[in-house]
Amino acid sequence: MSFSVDGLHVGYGKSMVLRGVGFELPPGCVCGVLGVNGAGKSTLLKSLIRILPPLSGEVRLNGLDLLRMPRRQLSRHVAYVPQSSGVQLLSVFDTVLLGRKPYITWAPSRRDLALVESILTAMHLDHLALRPAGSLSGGELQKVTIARALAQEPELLLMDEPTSSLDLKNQMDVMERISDIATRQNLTVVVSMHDLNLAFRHADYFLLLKNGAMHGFCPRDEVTPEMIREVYGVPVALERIRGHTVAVPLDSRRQGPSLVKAG
Ligand SMILES: Nc1ncnc2c1ncn2[C@@H]1O[C@H](COP(=O)(O)OP(=O)(O)OP(=O)(O)O)[C@@H](O)[C@H]1O
Repeated sequence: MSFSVDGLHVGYGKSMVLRGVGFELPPGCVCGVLGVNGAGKSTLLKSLIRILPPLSGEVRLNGLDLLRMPRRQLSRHVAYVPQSSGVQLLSVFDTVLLGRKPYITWAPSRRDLALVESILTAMHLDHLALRPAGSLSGGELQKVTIARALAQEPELLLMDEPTSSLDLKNQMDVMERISDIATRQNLTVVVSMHDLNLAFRHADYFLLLKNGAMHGFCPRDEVTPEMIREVYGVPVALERIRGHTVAVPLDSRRQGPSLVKAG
């Protein structure tokens, strides 16, 4: 059982953004999608949930064909956290309850309501439950959007820079919660990230995009300074600090590209 992508081509009109992306992830892991601005990270995530249907390729989750699955069924298997949410008129509670929509036929069940309550508590959002979501701060709203995705109880969670508006503590809290849910519930997470150190801390796999193609895909421990330099154009050293790999950008005028590999 796994999530696999094969020969994915994605574009906007005549402009091709991604060519031949392919990778495979085991269940219960977090995959960080990295690359410079405009590399195609959001485009990849949108294509996996068919907001932007791919031009060709295959996307399979535990043997199911995600590109041909009816939309209601798709939203029982896959949840998506966009980079920014639109206008929010509902309360926080009702916004998170929207995540149960793929399962609700007439009215929400007791289980639906209890699940939303428990997610709000776990995400430390319970004190905001009755507030209109539109009145929240950017970071609070980002957490509500993640809570709504978790309420979908997906097997695949796609997140587009989910911590961009969060402070340090909330970044750590949210990513630790996501990693923990991934492990405990066999959830596969594909998350676009700009923060290399957050990726080294929380992503089990790195998917590196460059010039419309996959530049690399490997477990975190196999990422090298050369790969980072090739993708971002910045020389870095990978250092181990208190058990974590940390990317330290180097002054390219003084340092050559042959750098320390994380031990
Ligand atoms: N609606 C669109 N129509 C045409 N081109 C688009 C559209 N959306 C994105 N693009 C282009 O596709 C390319 C990839 O964009 P995408 O948003 O996927 O990059 P990204 O890696 O997520 O960038 P960032 O890190 O800045 O969020 C860019 O060149 C962008 O200009």
